[in-house]
Amino acid sequence: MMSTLLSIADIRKSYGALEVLKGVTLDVAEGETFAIIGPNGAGKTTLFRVMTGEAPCNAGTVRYAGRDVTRAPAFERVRLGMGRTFQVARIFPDFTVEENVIVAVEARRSSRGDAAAPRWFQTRPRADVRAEAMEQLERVGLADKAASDARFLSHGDKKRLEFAIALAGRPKILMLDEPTAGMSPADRMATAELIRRLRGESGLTVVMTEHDMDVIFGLANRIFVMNHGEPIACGTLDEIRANPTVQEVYLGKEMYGAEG
Ligand SMILES: Nc1ncnc2c1ncn2[C@@H]1O[C@H](COP(=O)(O)OP(=O)(O)OP(=O)(O)O)[C@@H](O)[C@H]1O
Repeated sequence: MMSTLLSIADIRKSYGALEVLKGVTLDVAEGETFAIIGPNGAGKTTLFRVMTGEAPCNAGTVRYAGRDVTRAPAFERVRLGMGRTFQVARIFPDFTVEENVIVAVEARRSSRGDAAAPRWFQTRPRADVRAEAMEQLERVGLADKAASDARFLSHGDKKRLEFAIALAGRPKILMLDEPTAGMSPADRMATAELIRRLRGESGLTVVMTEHDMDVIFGLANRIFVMNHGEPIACGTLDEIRANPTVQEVYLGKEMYGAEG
């Protein structure tokens, strides 16, 4: 049996009088791709931010790799192996593609107390740091654009760069918040393909929120459905499709239309 890598129990979160998460519990097993879906406003992004440490919860616990990280800040969770991408890519637009990844490699090395961390008097990255950055760019298919300024990349390529930056942290788990948001259908499929390949290469665990059902159905091992801050179903693709409560929530929506 696969072991649990990330688990949350009875998470509650309110913004003022608005209760956005009303007791959410879930477990993510090592190596699986776990998708969180639900209608607009269901609380997916809020749940995601509680898992990554960007938003504190009012009650409940978050456990990652056997530790209670409920009160650990986001940078600490990154240090423990949680990689992350955002709905709008967070990159340094005026740096080159390669420099963006070099910064991430150096950040990982210094945060883990690696002897090869950069010193203040170094103005150029070390050769091994550059080599590592190029390796990540090759993995995501951006090596040929290493010298371009990041701001000139297409939307799909910015997402690739964000993946390279996240991978530079050598994560055990990749947390992807709507990885195909705002993309053309071609970029969406390319991004889904990239996620499939990356997880296959390194056995990465993936947790994602996503609106595109084709992307989810093509990637997820298990799907967690929420509505109004509460879980309504969790299971395999077939189980979710056959679930009457899920059908009710998605009645007439894209969930079935996307599959024809
Ligand atoms: N920082 C905040 N302050 C106040 N209310 C918030 C905040 N963030 C989210 N909300 C509210 O919490 C509810 C859930 O929002 P959330 O973004 O988590 O839903 P979602 O399922 O991710 O939605 P979408 O699919 O539209 O991205 C919404 O009613 C939203 O308005």
